[in-house]
Amino acid sequence: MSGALPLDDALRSGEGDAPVLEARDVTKEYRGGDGAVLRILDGVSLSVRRGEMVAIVGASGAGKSTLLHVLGALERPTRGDVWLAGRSIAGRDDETLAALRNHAVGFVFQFHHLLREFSALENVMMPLRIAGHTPQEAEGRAADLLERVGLGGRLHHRPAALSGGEQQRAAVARALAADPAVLLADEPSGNLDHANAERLHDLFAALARDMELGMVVVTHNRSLAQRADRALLLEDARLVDADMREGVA
Ligand SMILES: Nc1ncnc2c1ncn2[C@@H]1O[C@H](COP(=O)(O)OP(=O)(O)OP(=O)(O)O)[C@@H](O)[C@H]1O
Repeated sequence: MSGALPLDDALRSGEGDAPVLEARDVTKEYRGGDGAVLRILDGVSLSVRRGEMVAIVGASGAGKSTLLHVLGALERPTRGDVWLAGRSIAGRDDETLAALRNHAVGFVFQFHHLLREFSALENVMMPLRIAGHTPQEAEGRAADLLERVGLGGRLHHRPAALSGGEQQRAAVARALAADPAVLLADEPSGNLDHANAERLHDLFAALARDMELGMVVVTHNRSLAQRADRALLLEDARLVDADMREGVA
């Protein structure tokens, strides 16, 4: 399925110290309704290694989601480049970009976007079936992933029969189905109560470490940002180190 765009061997096997995600001098501009250019990102560079969780914080409207979309090749930068799992996205056609994205990146959003008429297991199996795995392979891997996120006892529940925290953890399992090198999350705990948010944050920290994912998490949640290896503040279209100590920022 992904034969056209295999990950670099060293990256797949976790060898070497190469970053799994890099933004190189990325600028992103939109044209406003009046024709004026809005520069949302201005020469942003970022490098994320396997096993590393990076938090992005910043005011509403600062461009955090835009940055995440560019990092995950959902949007193209106006200038600069993004490297995903050892591949530059520059000059790729839409189809190749989609293949790279499907192969290398898992996304988690604030709302789970699970399909409500399917069970947790079927939701996680879906990307695997689309990627060409047999039903047996897909079911085995999906069950393992749901077990990994603490939902081994909820495989056959539909989303409506899961708590908000469980729904979000099922969405994490689905994001991991294609065995991505990079996990990107946009306000993943923004819709959860404190206890479920903390459980999700524990899971993220464990996944980054155990599955050697390069992780970027956009969050307003101080506890999640503090748990990251690095927190960066997006301000005035640039990334700067954020000080997430209590009472600061
Ligand atoms: N497709 C687009 N066309 C024009 N402007 C856009 C587009 N997408 C985003 N913007 C603008 O870019 C700016 C940054 O938006 P973005 O959603 O990235 O911010 P954010 O930091 O994620 O905000 P929030 O924390 O509220 O989710 C906003 O002013 C938004 O209106």
